Amino acid sequence: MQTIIEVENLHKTFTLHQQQGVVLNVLKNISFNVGAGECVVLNGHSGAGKSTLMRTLYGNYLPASGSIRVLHQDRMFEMVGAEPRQIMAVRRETMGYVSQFLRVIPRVTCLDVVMEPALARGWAADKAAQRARQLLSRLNIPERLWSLAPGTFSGGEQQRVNIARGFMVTWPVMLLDEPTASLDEVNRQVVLDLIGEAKQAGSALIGIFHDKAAREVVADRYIDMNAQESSHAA
Ligand SMILES: Nc1ncnc2c1ncn2[C@@H]1O[C@H](COP(=O)(O)OP(=O)(O)OP(=O)(O)O)[C@@H](O)[C@H]1O
Repeated sequence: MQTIIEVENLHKTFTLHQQQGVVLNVLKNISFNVGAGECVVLNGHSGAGKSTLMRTLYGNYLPASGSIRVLHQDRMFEMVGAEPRQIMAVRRETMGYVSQFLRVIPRVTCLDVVMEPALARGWAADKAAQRARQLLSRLNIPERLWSLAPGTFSGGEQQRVNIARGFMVTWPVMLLDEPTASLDEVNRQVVLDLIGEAKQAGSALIGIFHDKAAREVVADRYIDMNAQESSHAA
């Protein structure tokens, strides 16, 4: 199995400047690899650092030390310390992030929101529209909503638009932050099917799933984040 992402000795601290400079050691010495077609699930209690790890992998947080290397443009690319434009290229071509929340952009239609990751990669508009329609149908977003901006959609509709967008293209690495949270049974199953298809297509998936049944369907392996117990230092 080809390794798609390699994480080595990752440390992340938060310094609370407004609170006597308390330092939270949230990620300590995290190391793991994920291969093509594999889904690794982050396990750990609330506050163990799961979301922090996801945000660090996506380049939102700079770790104190360690390495995050992803297979990008046929070579292992070091994300830690990379320039913002390189991180943007990784996000466009290599690493997708699906959370339960849609970042709504005023006046951009639902169909355009979903198509955007494919257009950014140079897909023809008709091919992108076809895939977007198929995903929106599978996720039970009524066709009458497709030409409207999702700002006024219900929470569940926005979540499903975000999932359609996330699964629009095959990402070499996919970060899934509670993608099935608060979905009904039918749509939850659609998301589990989409995750299965991404694995089949060779994506390396890293996920957070509070839903135990979903976790058990998708996980090939677990990473125990409880060993991470936050320590505090003044
Ligand atoms: N931006 C931040 N600044 C300071 N501390 C933070 C920040 N983000 C997270 N933390 C702290 O890091 C720890 C881990 O938080 P994180 O959100 O990663 O946990 P989690 O495992 O995802 O929890 P949950 O399952 O509740 O979502 C918590 O103690 C939290 O207070």
